[in-house]
Amino acid sequence: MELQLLNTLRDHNPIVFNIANFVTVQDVANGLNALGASPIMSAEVQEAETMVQIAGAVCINLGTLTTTQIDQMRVVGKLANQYHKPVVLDPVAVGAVPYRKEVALGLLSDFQVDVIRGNAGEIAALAGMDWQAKGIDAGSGQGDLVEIAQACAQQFQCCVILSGPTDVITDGQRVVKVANGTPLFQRHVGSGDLLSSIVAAFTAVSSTDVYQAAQVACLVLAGAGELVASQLTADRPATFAIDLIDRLSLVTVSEIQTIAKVD
Ligand SMILES: Nc1ncnc2c1ncn2[C@@H]1O[C@H](COP(=O)(O)OP(=O)(O)OP(=O)(O)O)[C@@H](O)[C@H]1O
Ligand SMILES: Cc1ncsc1CCO
Ligand SMILES: [Mg+2]
Repeated sequence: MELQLLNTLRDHNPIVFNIANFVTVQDVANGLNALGASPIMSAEVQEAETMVQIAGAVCINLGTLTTTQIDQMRVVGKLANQYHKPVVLDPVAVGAVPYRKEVALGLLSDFQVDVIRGNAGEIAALAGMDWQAKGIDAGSGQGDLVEIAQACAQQFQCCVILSGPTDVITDGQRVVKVANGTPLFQRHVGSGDLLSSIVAAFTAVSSTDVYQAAQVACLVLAGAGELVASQLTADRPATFAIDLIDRLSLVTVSEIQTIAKVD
């Protein structure tokens, strides 16, 4: 894996344009900033073209969608395709809310996305497979996570990250698994939103190889979280979230290489 992309990202400080949700917007902005990217959030369609032009990549998060925002998402996605800017989609809760799934499928037919990043419940729903998703969480289901991720990637002709205790990254054929992380990620709302935006940041510096960008993003975030957890003496979700921001700014390629569990 090309972990040197972390240094490339810090050298280039790419602008990442996020259509964020209002729950986790500041965590996402601070996480991107700490890592070495330059976040910008916008909810206004009038400025969509400028946003896409100045950005290195776009992350579209369905977390707190409204009818107005869906229109903005459609315009932004089409502009990103036109300007050849990578697009990451975070299909928050599409496994639990049929309306969201309908919206996500509509967007996926209106423009091409480069990466879909979701948990098992979300990716299974987009792939048309049975799964008991629970709100924004993965929920419980039965099935081969690799097959589910591959089916989703093939259906939408893009990379898919199915995140969880092990992140599964696939372009529809090839598969890489990242087993780093900590259960503390699940105790902090918005870990997934941050991952999706970090994926966008890496695609901004590796737009010709978004599959690599997706892998590096998963390993850097999960690795940073694992390093934080290894220093915490108790189950402290709030401390974890704060320390994660610090660690994203300090972590080095060699620290991550030392703990990487990739296959
Ligand atoms: N049990 C776990 N052990 C290790 N790492 C985990 C675990 N659960 C999640 N992660 C990590 O947490 C990050 C977010 O993935 P997750 O699948 O929880 O997203 P999500 O469900 O969309 O989260 P959110 O709704 O809070 O944004 C990923 O980096 C993933 O590797
Ligand atoms: C809790 C919550 N509700 C809508 S979005 C969100 C943050 C996780 O994506
Ligand atoms: Mg999520």
